[in-house]
Amino acid sequence: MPEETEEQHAPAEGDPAAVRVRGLWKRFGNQVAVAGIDLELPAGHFIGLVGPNGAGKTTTLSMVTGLLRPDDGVVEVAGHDVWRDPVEVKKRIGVLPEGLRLFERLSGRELLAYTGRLRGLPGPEVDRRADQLLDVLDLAGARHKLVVDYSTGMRKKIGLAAALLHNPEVLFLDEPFEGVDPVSAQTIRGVLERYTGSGATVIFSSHVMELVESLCDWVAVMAAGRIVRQGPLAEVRGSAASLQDAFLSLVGARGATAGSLDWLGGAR
Ligand SMILES: Nc1ncnc2c1ncn2[C@@H]1O[C@H](COP(=O)(O)OP(=O)(O)OP(=O)(O)O)[C@@H](O)[C@H]1O
Repeated sequence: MPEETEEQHAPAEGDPAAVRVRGLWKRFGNQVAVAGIDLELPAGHFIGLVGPNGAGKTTTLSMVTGLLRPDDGVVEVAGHDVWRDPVEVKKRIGVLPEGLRLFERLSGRELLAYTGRLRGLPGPEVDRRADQLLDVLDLAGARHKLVVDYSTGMRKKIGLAAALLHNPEVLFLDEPFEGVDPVSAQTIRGVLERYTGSGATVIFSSHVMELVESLCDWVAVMAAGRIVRQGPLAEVRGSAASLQDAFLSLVGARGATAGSLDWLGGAR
């Protein structure tokens, strides 16, 4: 693999979309998790994939990043077919998956060194980037601690560092802020904003609408395995007061209200 440089990611005129999905399906037995979706996510944007629990976000991201084989459909990332050209795609992407599995018996520093060498980066460059990422993500003090002893938030941060180490064109993050304290969340935001500022693309899933509204400039809304709306944030929000309001009207309230829990609370 060629030596990585400090390249910028500014998308050139006529660049392919960061992600293009056509007719993507996934069923688990009788359960349809993803029902033939089409998606076109532009390069150089901070993109939120939002939807209620069970909407199909994780299943979609897993298929888009080559972790789960679709039943049907085509996925292209940065102009390459994920399932026909997996090596080209994996060179260009970073992934922080849900339920991240890490090499628990390595220290944070060793994990980054290992990841960097797997990515084909030269040793001194891996060391330089790893030290900088550990510093910026406030993990320098825990660099020699085993990953098994990391907290939930620290695991997210070391996973993010590993996903960023090779300076990917497109970064996929499944619930990156879950279990992360506000100070660390602010740090992660700063890193991601710097990264997208150089023209790279971030695609992340979340159900925290305030977060998506404050970070993203492009949104895709998923419900029951389908894309119900996608486009620039302002367009998806439309005339609603907030993305949360737009989301509730797009996705609709489901199930019985809390009023039906007539046994809960009150006099016993
Ligand atoms: N391995 C699996 N086996 C069976 N069903 C699955 C599997 N993975 C996902 N599903 C089902 O597919 C549907 C979509 O799940 P998915 O995890 O993609 O949703 P999600 O939008 O990421 O939800 P959440 O926000 O709760 O994480 C759900 O009904 C889920 O139960």
